[in-house]
Amino acid sequence: MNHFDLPKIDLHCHLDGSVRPQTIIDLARRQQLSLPSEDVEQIKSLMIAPETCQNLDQYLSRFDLPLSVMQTEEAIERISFELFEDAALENVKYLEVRFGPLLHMQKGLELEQIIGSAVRGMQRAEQQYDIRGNYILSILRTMPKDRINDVIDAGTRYLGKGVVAFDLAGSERSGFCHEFIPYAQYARDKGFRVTIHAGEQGDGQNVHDAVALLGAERIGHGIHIKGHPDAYHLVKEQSVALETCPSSNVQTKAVTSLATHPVKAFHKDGVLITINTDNRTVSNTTMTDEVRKVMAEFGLTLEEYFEIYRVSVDNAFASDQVKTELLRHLP
Ligand SMILES: O=c1[nH]cnc2c1ncn2[C@H]1C[C@H](O)[C@@H](CO)O1
Ligand SMILES: [Zn+2]
Repeated sequence: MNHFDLPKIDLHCHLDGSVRPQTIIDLARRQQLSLPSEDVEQIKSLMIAPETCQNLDQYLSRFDLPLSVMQTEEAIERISFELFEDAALENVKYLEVRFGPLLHMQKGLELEQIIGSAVRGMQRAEQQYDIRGNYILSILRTMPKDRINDVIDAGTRYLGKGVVAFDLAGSERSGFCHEFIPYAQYARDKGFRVTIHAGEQGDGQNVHDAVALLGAERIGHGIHIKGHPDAYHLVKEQSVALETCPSSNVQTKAVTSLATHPVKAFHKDGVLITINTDNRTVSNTTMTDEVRKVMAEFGLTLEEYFEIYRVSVDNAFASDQVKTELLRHLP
């Protein structure tokens, strides 16, 4: 089967984890920043999370290098454009990219400039390629909370014009949702859709809480609903879609191996699952690779692949018009 040619949808992809290594080198030169190496293979190896990662926190240490060059409008616009370009060139038809605007303020950019630059890069790619997209604004759970509502306010200007949703990302502690109830409420009141990273490093209860307390319509990863009947049933009953990211889940030890990933079992049991990259560079992957790996490991038929594609369309935070366009790719 030619996985490259299949139409694909990626609903869970981080901007700062998907930067081309060569772009890091170019931008560092332009910004007169010194890098540990100017060799593209060296930079690549510094960005890819090693197979020997012990956990999610170690995986997250790979973002410092890309973030160091993502502190200007030009850099953010370029990286956004290139991510959409890379995805379009492997037949990704719709891509939702997320990033943490607060991580891009090291050199004085304002939140609106940061969000605007990402959106402009996406729109430039949409004009050039057969791809559509939207942005999700992520808040890092470990950061001070005093600027969360500022991110939501700045993003509100772009709602429906390139920005669609609110997310919580970063290191995952048990019970984290309780601290974020007013912020998720504020985002929902403003018109943001909600997806939350949960049940990746933490437990199934976090997934339950993300849905019940934060109003999550989708869950980033959600692996650990396995073994947590309450969370499992809630996700199933409320048709919450899981954004699974198989390669990333192996790297962060959310699963011990791809073979033990519950994605197929979930799908067979009627839990809504989607297949996504998480981080194209840090996880050294593409949508083609993720689809190929999952189909090969679990012997999925083309029909089953298109069932998953349809779940992605149904649960995308896209307009009805875009969803109609995406459904035209079904056989
Ligand atoms: O898989 C992930 N889980 C939790 N947080 C993540 C993951 N991948 C990336 N992040 C964090 C690190 C990035 O700097 C941030 C915003 O994209 O989101
Ligand atoms: Zn993620």
